Amino acid sequence: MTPRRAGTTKPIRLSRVINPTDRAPARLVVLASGTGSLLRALIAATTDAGYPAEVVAVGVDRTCAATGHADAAGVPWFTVAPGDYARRADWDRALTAAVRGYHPDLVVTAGFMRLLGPAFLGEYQGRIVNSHPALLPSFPGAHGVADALAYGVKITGATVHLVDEGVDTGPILAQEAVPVHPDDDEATLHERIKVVERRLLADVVAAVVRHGVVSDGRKARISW
Ligand SMILES: Nc1nc2c(c(=O)[nH]1)N[C@@H](CN(C=O)c1ccc(C(=O)N[C@@H](CCC(=O)O)C(=O)O)cc1)CN2
Ligand SMILES: NCC(=O)N[C@@H]1O[C@H](COP(=O)([O-])[O-])[C@@H](O)[C@H]1O
Repeated sequence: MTPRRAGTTKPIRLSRVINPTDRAPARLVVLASGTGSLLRALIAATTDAGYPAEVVAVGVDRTCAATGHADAAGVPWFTVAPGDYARRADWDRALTAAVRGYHPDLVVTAGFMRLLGPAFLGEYQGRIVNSHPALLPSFPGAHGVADALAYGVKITGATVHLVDEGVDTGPILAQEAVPVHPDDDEATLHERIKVVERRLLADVVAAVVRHGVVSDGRKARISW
């Protein structure tokens, strides 16, 4: 049965890509590469009464401050660094195996600066949520804030999306606009975006866990 939205002629073929998690709390593995303020905010959100998920592990690809937030919260962490592997595919498989060991319901990439490969996507695609500091499809990639600033946009924002094999091309779950101020530099603009990301990511993760996601592969929506 493919639900037909009012006003459309072509049925949208939706398939449920994430079911509401019947295991409470849902198990989150968070991947990070940097200062980890999104991780810290997500960990804080999980301590709120009724939040439907917990961070069971943090994975990093390099030495970074994110592991300090994991330690402070008593969350185990692990490092899988590309430089420790002869081939990218070996790293991809090693990261997949490390994450598998924590049996996640959902993987969250929060400032994780590596592209997940076929092995990881083969196991977790549809259950990987990423936060990006721009309004996709504008300004994808590792430098979204700098690129938006250089372009001269007046409005940018944050995007939370499912991760696929492309670079920030996965189905979008939520977005929120953030104004660019005339005197902004990359750091001031990025921090203004991160304030939004820290809330939006936690809210979207909770909604995905509670309600699941349906998608036709290009579009996704949380099935409230
Ligand atoms: N398969 C995917 N993996 C990841 C995605 C994605 O959309 N598809 N999103 C990223 C996070 N991200 C943007 O939100 C992102 C991070 C890094 C890069 C990138 O080009 N990385 C380079 C190396 C960068 C570096 O560490 O020097 C690379 O991996 O070769 C693009 C987008 C999480 N993973
Ligand atoms: N394309 C990936 C990317 O740019 N991710 C971005 O890294 C920052 C991590 O902040 P944090 O280290 O303070 O959590 C966040 O703004 C996140 O969107």
